Amino acid sequence: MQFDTPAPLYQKDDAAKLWETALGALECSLSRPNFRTWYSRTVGLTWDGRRFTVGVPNSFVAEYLEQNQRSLIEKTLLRLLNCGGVQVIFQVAAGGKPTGHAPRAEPSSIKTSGGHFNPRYDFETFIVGNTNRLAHAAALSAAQKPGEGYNPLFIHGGSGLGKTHLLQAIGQLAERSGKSVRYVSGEQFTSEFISSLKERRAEEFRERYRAVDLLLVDDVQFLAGKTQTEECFFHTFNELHNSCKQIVLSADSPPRAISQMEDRLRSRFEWGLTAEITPPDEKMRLAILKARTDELGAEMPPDVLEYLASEVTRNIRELEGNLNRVLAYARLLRSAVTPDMARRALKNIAPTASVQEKPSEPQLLLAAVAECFGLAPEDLLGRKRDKETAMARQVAMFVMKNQNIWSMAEIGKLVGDRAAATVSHACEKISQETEYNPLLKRKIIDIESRLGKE
Ligand SMILES: Nc1ncnc2c1ncn2[C@@H]1O[C@H](COP(=O)(O)OP(=O)(O)OP(=O)(O)O)[C@@H](O)[C@H]1O
Repeated sequence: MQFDTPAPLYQKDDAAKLWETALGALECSLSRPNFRTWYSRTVGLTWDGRRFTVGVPNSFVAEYLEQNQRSLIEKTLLRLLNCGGVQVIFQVAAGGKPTGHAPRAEPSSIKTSGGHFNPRYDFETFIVGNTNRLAHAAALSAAQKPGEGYNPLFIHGGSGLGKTHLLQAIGQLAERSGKSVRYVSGEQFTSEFISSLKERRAEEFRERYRAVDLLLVDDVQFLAGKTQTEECFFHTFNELHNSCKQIVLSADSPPRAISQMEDRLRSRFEWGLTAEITPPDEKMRLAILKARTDELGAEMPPDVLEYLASEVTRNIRELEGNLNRVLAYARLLRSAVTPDMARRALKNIAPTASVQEKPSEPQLLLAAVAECFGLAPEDLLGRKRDKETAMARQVAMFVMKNQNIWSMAEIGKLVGDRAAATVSHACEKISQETEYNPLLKRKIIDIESRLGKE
């Protein structure tokens, strides 16, 4: 008997589209922080029928994905590609284009953004509606006439509403007109600052930040409560502001609602214009879905778009995630897209989502932590006091506390019958250590992603 060889679902030049679809699926199997940290600035570069090249913003991300995510990515791509095997290659790419070499983790050139821009995040792809009109107009003005209008521009709003998109749109437009731009997240600013202190490169750090025409800091609330970093940012802010350089900041809440942020910073954040982005209305959700479908070169009947627009109302990232899932499902099954099929797609392709919402069993959690440290779960419950075991035990307590399910006393009981004070001390210690120890932080992100913690 002879079978027809199934036609490939993707052609060789479909790398960008394919990666977008894969991201939709990957997003379902990873925790949000994990997904955002490692995948948010990746692009599909090439697909030659055997090897798939993923563009990543820097060598640090390349190394992490290579060591920790390769197999998940290959499995995800295999499910989308109708082929015998796929080998994934990670390549450092600036602005979605391969650079051919891995740059230093911290580029010192002031012409480049600290993190590379996602080429999709520009003004052309940003849909404007009632809920983001002011933020959009102010962003455009900051990009076209940096330092001449509202300074700083402070954009705030809930998760997935377009703050990063707007900040990167400003950066890309300003860079195109020859301005030097630095775009960083609050987290990146903090870790660069700490490294510069450790490596005695404070002057280089200072230069890097103060010689730009535009400084864009995403998620600036991350600086709150980090006294030294706040102090450093305070001086950076003042120097740039005094030289009429444009500062644009984003956060999840307005300046005065950022708890633990120093008052002198909060008040400075309010000097210019504060613009809020609120969740999109239905008209806007439909416009975003339609634009995204066109961008992906896909077809989507209006009733399906309406269904998708009614499913998610407060987060555009989730809206796009659902669209990607439906498209992936349709491609896999080679089925026409109908509202019924879309309903099934959201149920079937995201089974992990409902699993993720369930609280993790303590045994599962202890097993995940133990595995990550190369130990047995019993080690965490026992009395061994060597450095590695003690650290793993404290991490287990910290992760348990983050689950918000158990009291300190209950955690103590679950982790080898220990006192609540021991748990409290462990949580504090790990919380402080993650600020200075990116490897430990990475481990915790991994553990939490395995447990499906949002
Ligand atoms: N107005 C818009 N038009 C088109 N796409 C949008 C719009 N707003 C958001 N998006 C898209 O939604 C997704 C999430 O946006 P973005 O990452 O900018 O959100 P955010 O507010 O920075 O979220 P978070 O606070 O979680 O970081 C992105 O893919 C972005 O392109």
